Amino acid sequence: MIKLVNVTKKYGNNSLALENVELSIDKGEFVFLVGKSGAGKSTLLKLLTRQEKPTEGQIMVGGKSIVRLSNKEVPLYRRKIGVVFQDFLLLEDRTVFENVAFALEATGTSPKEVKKIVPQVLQKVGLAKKTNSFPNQLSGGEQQRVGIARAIVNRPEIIIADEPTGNLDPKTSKEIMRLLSDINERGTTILMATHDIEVVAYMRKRIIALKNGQVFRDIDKGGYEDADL
Ligand SMILES: Nc1ncnc2c1ncn2[C@@H]1O[C@H](COP(=O)(O)OP(=O)(O)OP(=O)(O)O)[C@@H](O)[C@H]1O
Repeated sequence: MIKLVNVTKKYGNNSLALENVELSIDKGEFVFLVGKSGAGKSTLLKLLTRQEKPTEGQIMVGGKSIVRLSNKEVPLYRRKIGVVFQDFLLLEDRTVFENVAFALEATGTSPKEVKKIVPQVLQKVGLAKKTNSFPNQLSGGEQQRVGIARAIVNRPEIIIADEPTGNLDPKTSKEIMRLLSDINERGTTILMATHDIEVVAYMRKRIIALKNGQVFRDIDKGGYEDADL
């Protein structure tokens, strides 16, 4: 599903964010991306969303190279990917329904379909009762559920989550992880960058650890003690 071959990313001339990264993630996997601040996690995620291009190397997603996509091809490629952020990034002046609807409208879904699909997705993330609330009327966990609803509403093949529990307390984090886990079990590949040792420990999923821009551990299901988070 995702394959990086010899990927190097330099910002400008001096800043080496990733160096000769090789990794392969199968369809349906749940993978944690860990590593100290500056290790290169966000850079790797940005390469996958095509916010950045590698300086060297090849990136394949679903069997196709994304390195040479033209600017015109990027929006269609991005429909494969749902993104979840640490600080939710909701539209504050729109309701929960409208926040999720917006993502569907952006892919050209008809108003009739939007009316049908949004309530189904809100039900799935446990927010059916908050349809008409505004983000500032929701708890952090509820806001992240909206973020997840928005990420899955176009049925992406991959979810990229950048510190999705970073602003949540441990109990709420656990609920959000359960939701992501359910989504993963229905077939969506998930790549999640995190510093949250507790989450990584109890989820027992594959862990890819970056250090100074290189993959230095790739651990199957658990074993976080070695991950150097
Ligand atoms: N736009 C940029 N311009 C120049 N250097 C950058 C840029 N973005 C990141 N870097 C550098 O690349 C390296 C990797 O940064 P990156 O943000 O990928 O790390 P990270 O593991 O995501 O860190 P954090 O956990 O703090 O988010 C760092 O040395 C950083 O300073």
